[in-house]
Amino acid sequence: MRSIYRLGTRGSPLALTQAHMVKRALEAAHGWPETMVEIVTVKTSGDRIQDRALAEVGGKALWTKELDLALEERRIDFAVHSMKDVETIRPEHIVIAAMLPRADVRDRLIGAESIAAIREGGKVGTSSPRRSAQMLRLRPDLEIVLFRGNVDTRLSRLHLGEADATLLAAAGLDRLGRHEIGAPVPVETMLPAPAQGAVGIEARADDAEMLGLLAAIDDADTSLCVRAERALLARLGATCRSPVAALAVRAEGGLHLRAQILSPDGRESEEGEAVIAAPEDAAALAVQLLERASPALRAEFEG
Ligand SMILES: NCc1[nH]cc(CCC(=O)O)c1CC(=O)O
Repeated sequence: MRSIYRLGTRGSPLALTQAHMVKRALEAAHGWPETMVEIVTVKTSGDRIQDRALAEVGGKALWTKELDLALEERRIDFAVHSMKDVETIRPEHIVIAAMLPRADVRDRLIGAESIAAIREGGKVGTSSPRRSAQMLRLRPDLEIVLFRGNVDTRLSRLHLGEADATLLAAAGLDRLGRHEIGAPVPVETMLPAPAQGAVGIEARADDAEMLGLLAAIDDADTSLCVRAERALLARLGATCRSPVAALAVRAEGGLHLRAQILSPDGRESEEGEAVIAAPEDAAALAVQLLERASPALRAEFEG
């Protein structure tokens, strides 16, 4: 038992909100006073780069590298992440110890009532290869413009007319209290990113005490579903530039998993679904999609 547990997080408003959710969950589970968990913010390379697509500058490790190092150097005891931003291959000494109950997994469309309602030839602001490929598949007439930054930045860019619409994860908007913003896009129309809506907590693999404390706040269904989506992503050999969508939900017999891979321009797409008994079985659906994909689409992943 330590006298204080240090929670590492990025400093963005969403990251801090999620960190406080985890802090409160631990306090409730263990009857801790507010002083027991100290929130330590760590600046990541991703936070410093605002003008280019993440895909261009080196991918998801941008969000985790500094927190991984803080864990390793014992400056923090555990780290809180949006699971969507955590790469599938993690350092050996770090384990995903728990996940909070998943929030709304959908994207919300801001600037138009629905995808069909965006004006002919309109602009959609996003920096997500998945959202841009899915959008172009549904509406080849649209133009994608690079959009990054927090919710308020994006909204002001919409108001300035830089785009007609943008897409953001419902989970992030809701956690920031922006329940009124945007129209939810059904998952049947746009399958979300693997792990969207899930908050995960990582700790050192050798820190048995911390792992035990975190296990108490793990939502088993969320962990199972997100592990399946990540297993699919890992088997695809996808990078953060690869347009991939996946969603697992609990179903009779295990998990119902849906997945989609696309070419960046949205012209090619393979979709599939499977009922699987365990998260590792998700890899089989990845193999199926790759086998059905054209050589060009397959090369997006194995290249
Ligand atoms: N890539 C950034 C990111 N990582 C997690 C979320 C939202 C929260 C979540 O999906 O859990 C967002 C913003 C967005 O995609 O709108």
